[in-house]
Amino acid sequence: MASLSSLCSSSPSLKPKPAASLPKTVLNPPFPGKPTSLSFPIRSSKPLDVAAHSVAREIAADSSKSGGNSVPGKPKKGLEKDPQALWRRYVDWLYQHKDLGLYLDVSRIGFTDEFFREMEPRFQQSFDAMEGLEKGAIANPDEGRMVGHYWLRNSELTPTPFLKTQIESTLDCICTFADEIVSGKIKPPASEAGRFTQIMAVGIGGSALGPQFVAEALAPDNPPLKIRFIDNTDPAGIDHQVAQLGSELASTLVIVTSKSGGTPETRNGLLEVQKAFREAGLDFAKQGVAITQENSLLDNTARIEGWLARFPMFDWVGGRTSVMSAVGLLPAALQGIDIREMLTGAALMDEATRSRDLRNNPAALLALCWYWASDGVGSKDMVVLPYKDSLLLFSRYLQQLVMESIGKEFDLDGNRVNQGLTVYGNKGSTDQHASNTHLRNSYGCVRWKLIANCLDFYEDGKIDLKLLQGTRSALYANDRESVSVTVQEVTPRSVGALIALYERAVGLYASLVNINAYHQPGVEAGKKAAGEVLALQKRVLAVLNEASCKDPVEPLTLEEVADRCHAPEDIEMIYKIIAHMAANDRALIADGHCGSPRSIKVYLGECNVDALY
Ligand SMILES: O=P(O)(O)OC[C@H]1O[C@H](O)[C@H](O)[C@@H](O)[C@@H]1O
Repeated sequence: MASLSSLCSSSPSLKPKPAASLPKTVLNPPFPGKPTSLSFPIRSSKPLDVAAHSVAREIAADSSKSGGNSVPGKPKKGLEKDPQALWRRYVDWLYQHKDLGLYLDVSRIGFTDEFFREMEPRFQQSFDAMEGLEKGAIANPDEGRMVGHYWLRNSELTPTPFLKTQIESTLDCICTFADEIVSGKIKPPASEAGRFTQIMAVGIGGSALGPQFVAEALAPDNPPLKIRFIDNTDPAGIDHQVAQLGSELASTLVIVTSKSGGTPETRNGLLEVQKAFREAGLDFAKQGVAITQENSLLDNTARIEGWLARFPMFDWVGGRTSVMSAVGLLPAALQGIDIREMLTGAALMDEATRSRDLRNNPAALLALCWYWASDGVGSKDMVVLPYKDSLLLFSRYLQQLVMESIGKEFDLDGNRVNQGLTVYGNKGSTDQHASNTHLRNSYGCVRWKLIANCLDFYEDGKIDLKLLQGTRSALYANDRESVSVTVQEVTPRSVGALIALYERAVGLYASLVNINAYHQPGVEAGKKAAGEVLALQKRVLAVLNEASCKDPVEPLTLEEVADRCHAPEDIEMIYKIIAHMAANDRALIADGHCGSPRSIKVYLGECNVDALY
């Protein structure tokens, strides 16, 4: 078994995948007739507006009461419809990143010049905050940690030489390990294939969504190792994944990813997979890889059981921004995706989004549009419509990145703000035939208007421009604002850039609305609630055990169980716990049946005398 430290001392050897083996998407220039050079007026930075954040909060509070539309300078009128004026707006505002071949069109968002001027100084504050974050400030005060995903793609930025070495040596280890797995130097012990052919990735949330998006977007048609995911605790779903592997379980590399190393869903997935290995007579440890924080439960398990390899997750990288750490890079490299290109794309975008010139910073422009269109309080939804099949999972990826980062009850000063941006979307064309009627016509309620965030991807005439532009025009005609992001090719570089673009937009937007983008109190509440259910389950078991040890056995009604647990207010949860135990043959129903809670009388199949005292 290669230990964390020995793994991280090896040198890079993964050769970049030749461009020819990447998905081929050679494209036409996306904007026919687009001027070759655009002049963006250079604006001098205004002095910092110290009151800006509190103004924003007042606006946000008012806006949430009134249903929005009280952003500074935002007129209560329809969008510009004159074609000539729209063309000028398009040309004036079109952002282009030449090296990345990426375009951002914000012309179909109706912000005014006045709004832009008023927001500019506030953006300067957000840029300051971002600069501090990149220099190693404790940007997540709740968890007392730095936020360093930007360092992953440019290790020169790390605040200490130790972190730089950590990043570089881990990247080297990933490349070396992937190379040795792909080449067959590291072999599965009991497979006739003579090399690993499959990856089973076990993880959830940020430990699954990034790798899933990258695999869908970039894996070649015939990757050296094919990947599948276990990202739920559904036993049937896990069985299905294992069954589909069949005899290839013997040549499956199991990558278990969990930053905390203690997430129950991931732990359940691991236990189920280990069981499948035992039943097939295979030694799991020889095929298991852990990606987790050092000394976590998962890390200790992997170390003690002698797994094939362990890779670190860093404290200063959050789950939802971890795709450029070992979490996303290891599975990507094993699928033959050029991970150094992904990092380059992200680094180029990071550089562009450090610009303090708001007009020339694509992430700031995105954040500006989100703020304008949703009144700075998330009064509208964000619909992500990718017109490339390979980007199908981008909306799912962005759901976590945006909603977990922005959806917050309190701001940084402890004021209740109930912030959030709702993200959904499938594929552009599919949505055209499914949800777009709603998007175009319905307000649902005042807070359910639309931001269509169209990701248009043109591919050598293969995508029908009429449909894409038709959606944009139809939405606009009905006063639905949209942003269009265009990349010329879906490559590791452009995917890295897209991820970096949205990461920065989220950070800047969060700073504008004065919230912590890097913690997840909602999830903590969920984990706490899960812990409380577990504690209640123990009490229910103790009460049922006591009644079941009596002679004769005393079946109890749900009310009796709740009373004896001193938890009458939790009777519904007690019913669900008992129904679950009955479904798993741990509790026996004496009277009634689970579908009629009032009729139930229940006892345990076995009395555990030892547990009585
Ligand atoms: O990587 P893990 O520690 O297993 O966490 C998995 C997920 O857990 C929670 O849901 C967090 O809110 C996510 O941000 C995280 O990605």
